[in-house]
Amino acid sequence: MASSKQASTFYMTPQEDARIRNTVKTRRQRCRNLAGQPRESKDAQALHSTVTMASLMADMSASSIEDSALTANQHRGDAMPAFAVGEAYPPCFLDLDDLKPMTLSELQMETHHRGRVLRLRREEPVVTFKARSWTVVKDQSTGQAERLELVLHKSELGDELLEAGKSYAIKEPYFTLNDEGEATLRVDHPSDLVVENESSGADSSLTNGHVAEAAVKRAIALKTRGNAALKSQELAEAHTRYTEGIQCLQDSGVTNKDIILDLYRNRAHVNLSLQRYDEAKADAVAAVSKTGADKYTALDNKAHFRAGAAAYGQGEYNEAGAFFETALELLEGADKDAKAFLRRADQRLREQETGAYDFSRIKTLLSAARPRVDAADHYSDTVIKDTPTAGRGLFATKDFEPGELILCEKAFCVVWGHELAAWTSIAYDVRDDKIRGFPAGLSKAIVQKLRNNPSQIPKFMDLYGDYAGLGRELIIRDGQPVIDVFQVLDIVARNGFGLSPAAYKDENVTNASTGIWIHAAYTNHSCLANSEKDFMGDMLLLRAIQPIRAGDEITHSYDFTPDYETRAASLKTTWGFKCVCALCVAEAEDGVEIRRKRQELLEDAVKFVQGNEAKGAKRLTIVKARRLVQAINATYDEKRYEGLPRTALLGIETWLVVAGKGLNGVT
Ligand SMILES: C[S@@+](CC[C@H](N)C(=O)[O-])C[C@H]1O[C@@H](n2cnc3c(N)ncnc32)[C@H](O)[C@@H]1O
Repeated sequence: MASSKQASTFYMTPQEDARIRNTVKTRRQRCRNLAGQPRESKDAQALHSTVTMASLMADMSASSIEDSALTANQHRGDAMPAFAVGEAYPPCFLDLDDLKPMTLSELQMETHHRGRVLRLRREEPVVTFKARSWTVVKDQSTGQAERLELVLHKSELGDELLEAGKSYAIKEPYFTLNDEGEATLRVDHPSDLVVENESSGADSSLTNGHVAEAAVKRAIALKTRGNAALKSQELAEAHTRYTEGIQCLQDSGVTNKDIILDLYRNRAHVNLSLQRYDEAKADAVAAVSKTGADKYTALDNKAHFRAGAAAYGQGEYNEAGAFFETALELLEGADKDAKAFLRRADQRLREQETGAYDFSRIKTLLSAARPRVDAADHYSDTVIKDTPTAGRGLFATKDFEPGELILCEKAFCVVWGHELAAWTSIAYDVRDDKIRGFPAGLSKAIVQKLRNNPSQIPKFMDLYGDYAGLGRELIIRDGQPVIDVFQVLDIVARNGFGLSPAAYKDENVTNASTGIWIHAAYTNHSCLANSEKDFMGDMLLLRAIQPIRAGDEITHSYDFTPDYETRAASLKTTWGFKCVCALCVAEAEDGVEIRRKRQELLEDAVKFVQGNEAKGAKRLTIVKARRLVQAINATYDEKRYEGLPRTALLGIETWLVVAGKGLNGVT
């Protein structure tokens, strides 16, 4: 991930660095030694005391960062959670019915129990931290208890996943050691944990007519409970009750009653509030009566409006416009909201097609409370194609002059430093033995967004990452999308960008603002980039800084560091490639000695610029600056650098231009 400079620098003492590596290595070695050994049964009472105490401590603590074996303390006192990456395993992609039940006593250490399922019950509180949550679960058949740890996830309805219910089915359970060396069931992929709500189901002793009657009665009661929950903003509870109502009617074969339309319409409303646009649209469409009878006119208007709002949330402005138009027609034009939204959808379509935005209006509407822009993406003058050496890249389909806007794109997902969702962790990658800052909060938000909007999975999972995971296919099992979380982490690492300069003041290394822009993510790096990115709210603006002709590849710079060694190392570590642009080739040919000399002179030039005011500078100071320019120039071979920028000169030359202006023509 590339970030704003100040936000990406984290400080770790050599001791902390060594402690994190050792903790992970020791755990991995112990896991290898224990692999395949039978699980040792645990004292349920002792587990109960531990989890109760831990949950009390977590509730009382001001910080949600767990003081675990891997937590890294920053020099400035900010604690950062840390975890190991690179030990990827695939999520289960079978339905529950295709898995064979097992018990806790069959668990083996350091084993993924492929093809098996554990059904367990939670009778204990959940201990919740930023990076993980854990609880104690019981096997009802044997009374045995075990620790269950979940890494990084919330439920699709916004609750902590472990708190979304009391009965879990754990698909293909993974039994391992945590960083403290305790044996635990560990869930990384949220679809591997299915929360099973107890449903009373249909009463089989009733005759068909009575079954339907009882189901309708129960559904009405569930709707009332859902409405009460909605009124008090308990969205997850409201969603659960409406879903139970729909399920109970479907199980009893009731399809033609008004109550089912009400339940779908109300659930569409809840889904809109939770930004679950896929289900919101499907619900709203299912809520349309399709009878044409007058008594449904107002309700059908509502359903169409909600379907339009969901399509708008998905960025499907044509479809949204069509829904709003129908909503308006149903009330013969007397619907102010539908009218306003129809206008908004039309404006979004114009932005999408022409790239004409009202930037000054957008700017005035932005604030820390509302940093996300209501605007469409415009990237129709670019296309994604294969490049000879850098995978896929972004290419121009028309000419651009310097300063011209190439594309505008709203973030697929962004977290701002001032939002709780923004937090950085330290990731120790066991594949290349490197420790990096990692936008864990962004990854968590992305997994949540993908679970809520499965239609977005293929385009996100098509982004570049080293780990292939499940690829870009959308797989639904037991009603949930299967998401390979390790694939998400890898994609975020290779495609995430910080919003530099830092967007809001209260931002530092532990909570840097970061995001993903899917189309712009295909833009490859060049140190001689022909475009530059800028941000307005969550919108990324890419502008030409060189003339670009139709068919040219568009590039921007991932790293502006002038020093060749530092830049090459950072491109390798953060992005995994060696840049072979003409500038890097020339600098590589210079050799170590010349590069070192130039770097020393550059540092002198930086000091000089910082220590001397350009405006009104004395003649002698200007002479000094010119000498520095000469010395830097002498490090550049005329022939090798023909047509290439001399980057070490940039600062001092700008200083000279400003100073020269004050000297009234003295050269
Ligand atoms: C944000 S993605 C860019 C799109 C990517 N090329 C793709 O195929 O999807 C970043 C990755 O692209 C590749 N890349 C970008 N610029 C490159 C360059 N100048 N040379 C080689 N690889 C590059 C690296 O693998 C890098 O991690």
